[in-house]
Amino acid sequence: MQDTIELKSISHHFDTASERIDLFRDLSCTIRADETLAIIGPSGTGKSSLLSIAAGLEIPTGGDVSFTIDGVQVDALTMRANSGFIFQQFHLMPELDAIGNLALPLRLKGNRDAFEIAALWLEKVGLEDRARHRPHQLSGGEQQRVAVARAFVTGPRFIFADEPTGNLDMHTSENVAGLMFDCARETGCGLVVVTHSRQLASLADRCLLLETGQLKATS
Ligand SMILES: Nc1ncnc2c1ncn2[C@@H]1O[C@H](COP(=O)(O)OP(=O)(O)OP(=O)(O)O)[C@@H](O)[C@H]1O
Repeated sequence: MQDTIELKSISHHFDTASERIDLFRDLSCTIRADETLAIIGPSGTGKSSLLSIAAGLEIPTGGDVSFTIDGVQVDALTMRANSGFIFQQFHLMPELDAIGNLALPLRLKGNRDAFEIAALWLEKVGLEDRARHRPHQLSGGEQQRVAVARAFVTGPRFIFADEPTGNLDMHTSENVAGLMFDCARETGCGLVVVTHSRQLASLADRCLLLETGQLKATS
């Protein structure tokens, strides 16, 4: 059964003390879990905000968002429980070692095999010999590999990645991006990635440009 996110004629704005920032108006898009999608666009156009809305983390100021999992419409909380997140700044827990970081989301879900599953994912991202290292003892690329594994470890339906290679050099970026897309395709998980990198975007099945408040197909 298809898992989907449907953005229906959404609009979004922020009110600041001096002005209203209008990000998008009447924007519609369907995102499926059987595809990888890149969203590109100039800085400040609202890519991160759109990602947060698609993930159910933020509510748009107008329009509707509907989430379907296993053919059943679910609320944003359920959607979030079925999602994994990858951020530019890694956001690993500094006091936990690599395997502890991977086991945490499983433990929070009450999984008794948390450390066994975490160990499998650590191996999958090539860091089995760094299990007992804490984030500050890992390179940026290694930290992001742990973060990629952490996003997938609970078996989510969708992964949302916001500039996942923004803090990495070109070689490490290619490496982490390849890993992220491989994991998404192997597990059949949807991947939505916001990026400034055309190289990263080219790995996606579909690429959309967010510009002047609208999503446009790229050639
Ligand atoms: N909580 C907020 N309150 C007020 N303004 C906000 C808030 N969050 C985002 N904005 C503004 O909305 C606009 C879009 O921000 P967003 O981070 O979504 O853009 P972006 O396309 O992801 O940018 P970048 O490519 O630079 O990361 C920016 O002008 C930002 O300052």
